Amino acid sequence: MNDIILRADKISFSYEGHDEPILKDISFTLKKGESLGVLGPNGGGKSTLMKIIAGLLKPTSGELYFDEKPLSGYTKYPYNLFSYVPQSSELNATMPVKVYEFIDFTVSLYKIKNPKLVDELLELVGMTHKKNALLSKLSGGEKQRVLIARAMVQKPKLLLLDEPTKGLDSNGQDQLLTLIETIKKRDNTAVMIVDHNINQIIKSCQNILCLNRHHHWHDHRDFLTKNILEDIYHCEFEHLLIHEKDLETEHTHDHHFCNHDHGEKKADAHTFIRRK
Ligand SMILES: Nc1ncnc2c1ncn2[C@@H]1O[C@H](COP(=O)(O)OP(=O)(O)OP(=O)(O)O)[C@@H](O)[C@H]1O
Repeated sequence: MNDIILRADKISFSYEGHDEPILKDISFTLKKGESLGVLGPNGGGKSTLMKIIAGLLKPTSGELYFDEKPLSGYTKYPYNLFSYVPQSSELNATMPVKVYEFIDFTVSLYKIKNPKLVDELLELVGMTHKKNALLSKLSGGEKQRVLIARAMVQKPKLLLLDEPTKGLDSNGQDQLLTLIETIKKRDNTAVMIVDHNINQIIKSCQNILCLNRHHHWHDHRDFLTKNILEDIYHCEFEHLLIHEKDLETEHTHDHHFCNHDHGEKKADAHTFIRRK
C-alpha cells in the first residue's frame, strides 16, 4: 500500500508582476499519519506554499501529487482529500453565530447525514462545554479548536494548518499541538503545519521543511542541524530548548525521506539540539 498522501515535485512560484520567485524547486513528501512542520523566516513563502497545496494559487512550475496521482490526473481539484485552515483571520466573528451552528453549517454544506457529528467533533477538540457560546466570545485558543473541529467535518486525509498557534500563550500552544497529535493518531491524518515555534515543531513533527526565499531543506527532524536553521533564518540560535531525550526516545527513524549521509547528519543534530 502506498502511504504517501502528498508529494511536491520541484514546485516553483512567483507572484504575478514579480520576477523574483518566492518558491524555487520545492520538493517533499508527506505520508498518512505523519506530520510535516514548515519553518522559515517571515516572508519565506510558507503561506504561499500552503495556498498552492490548497489550490488557491497555481505553481509556476512543478507538480503536486495527491495520493500519488498528479494533479493533472484529477478532473477537478481534490478538495475532498484535505482541509485547509488558513491563518487565524477567518474567525473574526462579529456575526452572532454559535459554535454549534458554525460547525453544523459545514456539515450541511457537505450533506453529511450524521446527527451526532457536531457533538463528536466538539468533544474531540474539547469544546463541548462551549457549544452554545458565541464565536465572538471565544478566546484565541478556543477559536482555533473550533476551526480545527470544522476542518475535520469531512474527515480529511490531510490537514493543512497555517500558524494554528499564532497568538496563543505557551500553554495554549502546547495544548493545541497535543490536540493535533490526537487527531493525527485517531484518524491517521497527515498534517502539514506552518508555525514559528521552532522547538514545538521539531518536537511534534517527524519531518521538517525549512524555507527561505533562496533555498530550502527537507528531511527527517533528526537530521536538522543548527547550521541549517541558522542558514535558513539568517541568524544565530542560542536557546533551542529541544531535549536530547526527545530525539532519542520519541522520534521514529524513518529513512524514506533521507537522501543524505545519515550518520554524519545525525551526529551533527545531536551536537546542537541540547538543553539550554
Ligand atoms: N498576493 C501577493 N502578491 C505579491 N506578493 C505577495 C503576495 N502575497 C505574499 N507576497 C509576498 O510573498 C512573500 C512570501 O509571503 P508568505 O506570506 O508566503 O510568507 P510566510 O513565510 O508565510 O511569512 P510569515 O511568516 O510572515 O507569515 C512575501 O515577501 C510577501 O510579501
